[in-house]
Amino acid sequence: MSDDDFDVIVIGGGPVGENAAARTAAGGLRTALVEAELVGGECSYWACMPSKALLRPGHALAAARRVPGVPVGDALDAAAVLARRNGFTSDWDDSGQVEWAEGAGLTVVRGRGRLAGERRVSVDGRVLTASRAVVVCTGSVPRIPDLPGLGEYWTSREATAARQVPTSLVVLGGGVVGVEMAQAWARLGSSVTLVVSGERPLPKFEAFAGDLVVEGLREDGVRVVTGARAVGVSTTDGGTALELSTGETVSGAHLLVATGRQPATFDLGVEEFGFRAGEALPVDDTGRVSGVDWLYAAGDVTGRALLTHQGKYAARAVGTAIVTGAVDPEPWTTPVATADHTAVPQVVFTDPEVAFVGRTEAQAREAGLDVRVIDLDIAVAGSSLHADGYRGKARMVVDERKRTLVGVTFAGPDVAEMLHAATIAIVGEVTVDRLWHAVPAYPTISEVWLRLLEAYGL
Ligand SMILES: Cc1cc2nc3c(=O)[nH]c(=O)nc-3n(C[C@H](O)[C@H](O)[C@H](O)COP(=O)(O)OP(=O)(O)OC[C@H]3O[C@@H](n4cnc5c(N)ncnc54)[C@H](O)[C@@H]3O)c2cc1C
Ligand SMILES: NC(=O)c1ccc[n+]([C@@H]2O[C@H](COP(=O)([O-])OP(=O)(O)OC[C@H]3O[C@@H](n4cnc5c(N)ncnc54)[C@H](O)[C@@H]3O)[C@@H](O)[C@H]2O)c1
Repeated sequence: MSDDDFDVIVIGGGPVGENAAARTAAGGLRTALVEAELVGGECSYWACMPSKALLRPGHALAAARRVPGVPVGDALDAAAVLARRNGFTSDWDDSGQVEWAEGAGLTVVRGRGRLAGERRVSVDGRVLTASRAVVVCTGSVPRIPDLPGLGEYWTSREATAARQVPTSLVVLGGGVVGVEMAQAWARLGSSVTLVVSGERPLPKFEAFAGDLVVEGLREDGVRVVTGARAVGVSTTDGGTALELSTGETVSGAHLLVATGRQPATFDLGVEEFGFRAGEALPVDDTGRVSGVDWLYAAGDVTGRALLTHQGKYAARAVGTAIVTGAVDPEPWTTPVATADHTAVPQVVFTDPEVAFVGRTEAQAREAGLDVRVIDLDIAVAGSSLHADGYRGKARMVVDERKRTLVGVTFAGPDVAEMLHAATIAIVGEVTVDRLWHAVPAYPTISEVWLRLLEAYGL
């Protein structure tokens, strides 16, 4: 066996590729991890970690301000915040992650991988072979609209890695990246305008969540422009001007284009197997790519759930499926990412936070479920102690036939940690009658669970 022969080759060393590879290596398979940029991927260097590091100090300051008696300063120390962010990205140096990968038994191969025939991957001219499987975990890249005049702009990479606070910033797109980055930079002192094409940001969430986030952004001085599409861009002395469908022009020192992402299937050789560059690789629940029995994929590149935790879950399933050789395994077993269909949790790390799992009311009705929706303000002893003037809302979507939860949304300060209880209830198909016996500790924000069940009629 030569240095280029492996059992498994994983293309893409982001969080998902790392996990898939670690799983196959732990199962005794000789595994290569091919990475074109930094081992750790988008999440570690330009997404989850730096964005959360930029947001957290503003949340801590806002939380302190809501509790009289806590001494607080006037503003964040931006230099210290950016220095802490740099620490979380290891100054964009992946040697720690490479050390971890090698310690997990992986062979790290630097370079751009490309499918080069059956069970073969070329990496900058060198050809590797995989006796068992090739796993594509190449992630996603920003989707940039075709806007007349669009020249220099920020993507989430520049927005998370900026070395200085921009004096002003225009953010185009009201998805998760748009709202998180608008708040992070506003709280660090930038003058921010957020341009949203719909009625409110966060269109994939319950409407009340987007509305509460808008309130939070406006309190931080963000100008939120809704119902406006970008129609053109021009360069000004001090930066960039964005022309909107409403006739208005908004300008800032930088323009952040946050209009979504697309699967990184470019220059990957997928066409040879019947797929198109820029489109997601279709997979079954074990991660096997349709019609190619040795090819697997997981994470953003599959378009199933563009979230690190859910991609890592898919990676564990893929890794287990490859190691065990499972054929058509039962749902809810370890080689199968069954929860992707009904129980994907997500937190939007703005202040207020949005924590959502399962289906929104609209998605549940679209799926043909007979649902009942319970809405409540989060107003319990735990929330009033947590912060003066606590403002938050909760929604529980119940499948009336099974009397189980199919969706839960919390929006309010510090609701993220309440989400896992909802995920467990949905995955476990716990009935509301049994949930009644899961008593929330007093006085915590989780007491809202009791109020939701009371409002349901228990
Ligand atoms: C600003 C921002 C904030 C986010 N915050 C969160 C969050 O808080 N929580 C959360 O769950 N999710 C968050 N996400 C989403 C999260 O970053 C992604 O879901 C996650 O990174 C996907 O992991 P992945 O391994 O599939 O892809 P990636 O992290 O994109 O990694 C793919 C890797 O593959 C490499 N690669 C690509 N093509 C090749 C090739 N041909 N050869 C070799 N290597 C290749 C890339 O260099 C990269 O390292 C955020 C996203 C953004 C943009
Ligand atoms: N906290 C987190 O978990 C977190 C944080 C950031 C990103 N992410 C993930 O990363 C992925 C990418 O996030 P994103 O915010 O880039 O994408 P997104 O798809 O969530 O949002 C993009 C938004 O841009 C809007 N848009 C698209 N084209 C537009 C145009 N021409 N003009 C104006 N608006 C336009 C869309 O309507 C949409 O609301 C998401 O799936 C998200 O789940 C997760």
